[in-house]
Amino acid sequence: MQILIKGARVLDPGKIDEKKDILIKNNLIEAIIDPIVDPTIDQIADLDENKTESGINVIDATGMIVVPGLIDIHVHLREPGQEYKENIETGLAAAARGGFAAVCSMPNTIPVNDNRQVTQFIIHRANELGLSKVYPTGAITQGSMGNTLAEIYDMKKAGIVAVTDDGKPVENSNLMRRALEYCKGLDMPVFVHAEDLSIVDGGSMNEGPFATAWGIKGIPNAAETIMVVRDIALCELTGAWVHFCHISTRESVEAIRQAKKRGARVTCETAPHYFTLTDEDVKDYNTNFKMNPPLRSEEDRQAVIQGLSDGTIDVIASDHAPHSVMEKDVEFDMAAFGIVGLETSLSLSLKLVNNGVLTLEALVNKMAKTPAKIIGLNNDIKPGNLADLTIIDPDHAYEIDPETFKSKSRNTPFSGLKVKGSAFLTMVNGRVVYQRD
Ligand SMILES: NC(=O)N[C@@H](CC(=O)O)C(=O)O
Ligand SMILES: [Zn+2]
Ligand SMILES: [Zn+2]
Repeated sequence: MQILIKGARVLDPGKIDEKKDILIKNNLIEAIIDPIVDPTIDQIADLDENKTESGINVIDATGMIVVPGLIDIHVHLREPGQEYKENIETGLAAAARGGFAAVCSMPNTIPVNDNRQVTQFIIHRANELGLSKVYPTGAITQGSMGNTLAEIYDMKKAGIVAVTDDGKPVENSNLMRRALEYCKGLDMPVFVHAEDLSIVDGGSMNEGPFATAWGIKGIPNAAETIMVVRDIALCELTGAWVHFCHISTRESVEAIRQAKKRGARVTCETAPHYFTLTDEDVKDYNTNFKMNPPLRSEEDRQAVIQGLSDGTIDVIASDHAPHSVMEKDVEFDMAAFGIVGLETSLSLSLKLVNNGVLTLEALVNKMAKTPAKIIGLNNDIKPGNLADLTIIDPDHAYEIDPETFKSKSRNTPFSGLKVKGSAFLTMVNGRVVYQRD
């Protein structure tokens, strides 16, 4: 079977930005060709030297943009252990619908992915499903308890692409130093969940006038920034690769900007909610506005946007954190931290393009190309590469409706929001894993 994607703008930043047709054969990009005006089977068949395959499936992508398959490097799939929130199948279906050809799964499952058996299970299950791809991350410490290093080398051999104790910080600086030194030797990034738990002290939203007004205990910016600054210091001490997860404060953005200027090996991500919402939106005590780190002030939101536009923030990742009504339909301070994001991330991020903050090239870099580099992949659109592609419909205007989610969970603060632009089709290894109805 061959597939011809016809009539689209093909955009791979720095490589190609032209109206081209793409021919896909088996699981590979076979050819990128000048648009075929009249796609008769004969013309296309000429490209197929062996002429063994007969059927050609033509996808009309007129008015759309084909980009390298998007990759979300921060996703909680919840399997094993919390399948009532999400499982690998529903999480990957949500990824595919969101335009993501691949995701990195976070290790805070039950049991924690701190050994090769769990890693192998996740990879095996994902392969069995044949939806979007999974590149697991493994824990830094056993059980992500912060005491003893996990079997990092073993997990790397089994397929992890990074380590993280996401959900928790590594509180012990010396242990973090050893983890960084170890991972430097493996040439693997360490994903940092930057949070000083002692200063969080049970808070559940951003510390500031709104938390005070509404009687919710606050979490100061410093809870994040203290650990960002510590881990920049450890990064510069060890020369290891530190990647900061879900950056939310202006001070973190500035610290990372300065570290990069000094040549430190740091990268970072933010999530769509940090450039879309603020702590003021927590009004009504709606627990779908509760996540970790919390929504910050308008000044922080602006600093995150500035960081995205000047390149300080390398990646947009959703931090897809599904929770059921059991964890969310409770008092604000009792509710779990986290929101789903796979099925809203692209539309919310395209808003940055629609309002001129980012070029489309920059967005594709932050959602496809840089994520690929971080996890050691090459997703260039070129003949011979695996056909992992996302077709973006930039004009699709719609209202976000959690009832349409493929995810098992509905904990989004974006219900009812009107957005423009979404994934029209997601292709993985030459197979269509999602196509909009
Ligand atoms: N972001 C969140 O609010 N929650 C995440 C944990 C995490 O990403 O730190 C979760 O696993 O639910
Ligand atoms: Zn985290
Ligand atoms: Zn997370």
